[in-house]
Amino acid sequence: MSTNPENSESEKTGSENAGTGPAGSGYAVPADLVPESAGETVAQQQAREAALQNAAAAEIGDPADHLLVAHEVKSGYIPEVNILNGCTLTLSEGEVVGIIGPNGAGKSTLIKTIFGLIPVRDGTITLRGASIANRTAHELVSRGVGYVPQTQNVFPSLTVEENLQMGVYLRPKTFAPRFAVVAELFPLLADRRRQKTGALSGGERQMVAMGRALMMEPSVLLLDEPTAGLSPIYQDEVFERVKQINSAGVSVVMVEQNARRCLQICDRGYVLDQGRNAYTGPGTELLNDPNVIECYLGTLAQAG
Ligand SMILES: Nc1ncnc2c1ncn2[C@@H]1O[C@H](COP(=O)(O)OP(=O)(O)OP(=O)(O)O)[C@@H](O)[C@H]1O
Repeated sequence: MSTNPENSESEKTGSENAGTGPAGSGYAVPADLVPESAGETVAQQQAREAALQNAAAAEIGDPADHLLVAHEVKSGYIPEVNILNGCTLTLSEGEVVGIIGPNGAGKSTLIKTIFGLIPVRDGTITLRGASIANRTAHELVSRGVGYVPQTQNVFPSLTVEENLQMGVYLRPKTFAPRFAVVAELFPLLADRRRQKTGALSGGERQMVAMGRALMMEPSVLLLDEPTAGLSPIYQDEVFERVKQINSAGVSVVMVEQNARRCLQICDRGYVLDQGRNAYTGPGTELLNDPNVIECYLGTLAQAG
């Protein structure tokens, strides 16, 4: 049984990924595939991409120095059509890393590829230096990677407690102690443990989904748009919970539509565009980068 109810199926400034073809490969980025940034010529865009690419290769160094590394990953759904065209992301112990970008940029695809739901066609994905590319979900969960899909992330006909039991189906005896830990983070889960999950609000269901993923005591939590469809109050709560989860020792990669809020809470952010890394850097720097603001944040960036 899969832990995924769908059962389916990132530095330092200007650094990490460049997102344009294998590092050092000399791969030429077609001009029409390079994300256009405000006020940049194509040559400037390519120079920025190349600088990011080189910085990414330099920063990654030994993949074993990072908790998670996705390097120059290519993947897609349809044969010979890549959605990811060479994405690179690193996650270090204790970090929250955000992935933002326009609709269809490949953000969810990157998370799904890391979690083995979409085959890696090129590039590498490593956890503490060991390859995890194309592994099954249960192998990844066993190795300490948790994943919360964007949709259909709970079993609505089961109670909250039963959903959380599903989270530890690989280690059922750990339910009680893990439930105690997860309920500390999400008191609601203890209060509603006998209630059918389908009767909960969208925000509450998101707490169940995150709680379920935490039951296996992951070291890495992959969150796909955890605030999608939630009211602003619940969005705030989700961001607060993510910070708490991180404070509790879990490193987090989150894809977010709410780009500004995401960059405010994450240590580093990755802007994806057309399946490539467009910008990377500390969240606060990206929030104040004029190109990022104009192309990806708009007026939201100045909203406070
Ligand atoms: N199951 C699928 N089969 C074929 N193409 C898909 C599938 N899922 C996504 N795609 C395509 O892959 C591209 C990237 O989708 P993805 O969901 O990764 O984007 P995203 O950056 O997460 O954007 P959004 O915020 O809109 O979800 C889109 O063009 C989308 O249509």
